[in-house]
Amino acid sequence: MSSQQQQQVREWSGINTFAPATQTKLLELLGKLKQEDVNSLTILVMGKGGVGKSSTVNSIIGERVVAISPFQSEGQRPVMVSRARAGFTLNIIDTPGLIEGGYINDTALDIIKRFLLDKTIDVLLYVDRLDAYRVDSLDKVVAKAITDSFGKGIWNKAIIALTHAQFSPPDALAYDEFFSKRSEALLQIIKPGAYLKKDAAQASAIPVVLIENSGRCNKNETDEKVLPSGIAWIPHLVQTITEIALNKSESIFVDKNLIEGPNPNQRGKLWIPVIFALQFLFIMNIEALIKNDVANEKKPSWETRDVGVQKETREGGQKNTRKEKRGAGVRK
Ligand SMILES: Nc1nc2c(ncn2[C@@H]2O[C@H](COP(=O)(O)OP(=O)(O)OP(=O)(O)O)[C@@H](O)[C@H]2O)c(=O)[nH]1
Repeated sequence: MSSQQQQQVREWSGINTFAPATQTKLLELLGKLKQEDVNSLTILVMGKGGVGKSSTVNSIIGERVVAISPFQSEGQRPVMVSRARAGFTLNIIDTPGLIEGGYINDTALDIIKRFLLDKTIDVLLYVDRLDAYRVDSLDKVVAKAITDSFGKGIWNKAIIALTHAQFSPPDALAYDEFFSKRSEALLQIIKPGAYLKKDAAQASAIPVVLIENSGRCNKNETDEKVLPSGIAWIPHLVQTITEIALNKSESIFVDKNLIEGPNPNQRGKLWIPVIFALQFLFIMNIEALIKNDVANEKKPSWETRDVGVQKETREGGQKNTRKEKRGAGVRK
């Protein structure tokens, strides 16, 4: 981001609305990023419609920066919200839901990709709800659309964020048990969509965090918003974002090739015809060399000798037969 753009970025004053304990933890995390020479971060928020993407953006920024609707919004466009604090800039990109009428909304996906041109994605926040009992093929399709757009590497930079985290599981099912079952089910369906092998360590490494965007979120004694587990979710989410941003994997730079070029996971396949052509030429060349070799082959002397002897024997034999025939005639 240029210094001119940075000057236009508004102060991240929403942090002041958080409980003092949360503010302290967030400023510590920003300090940690700056220590590692990370002065700005771009978080891409994606997921199906109505799962709480916009609400999550507002919760992180601490202001109502994007519109929220109880019904799936239509014709929505991506929005980037940027805020600066203590020399650090946070960019967070809210996107429209990726599913419409049971299918991937290709137009929305295309608009998102074009919006991201020349931007670098440091973290993907893949949002879904905690309070769902089953995963379906749509989850796989959404994961696949993300992978096909940005490449497999995006999952090294991903966090799965589950909203409605104050949800009470039915039938006295323990909260932790419900959470781990839901996370496992989602990871299992995301794996094929991300073209990861069943036992791929990459998928198990995708962290799953819980979020409660409701104004009625419980608070602890220091006024921090907490989950049923007692964890203050905003600092926990920002800490996970920091860990992902600082992990060894490269951030994803969205260039023209990524948007207009072939599926980034299929790029290697373009070489297949070239490799076939090279193999064909190689085989033709070897064949020609073998033929040449056979034609110019010098026979070893014993082979030539034997052939001569055989020839003589054969000719002698024929002569004899002729003589015999003639002789037989005389006798007659
Ligand atoms: N109780 C509760 N409600 C939530 C939470 N997150 C979102 N909601 C509600 O869910 C509805 C949809 O939220 P949005 O933030 O607009 O969802 P979205 O994913 O941005 O939706 P689209 O933009 O249509 O894709 C709204 O009524 C929110 O108030 C949450 O953590 N807890």
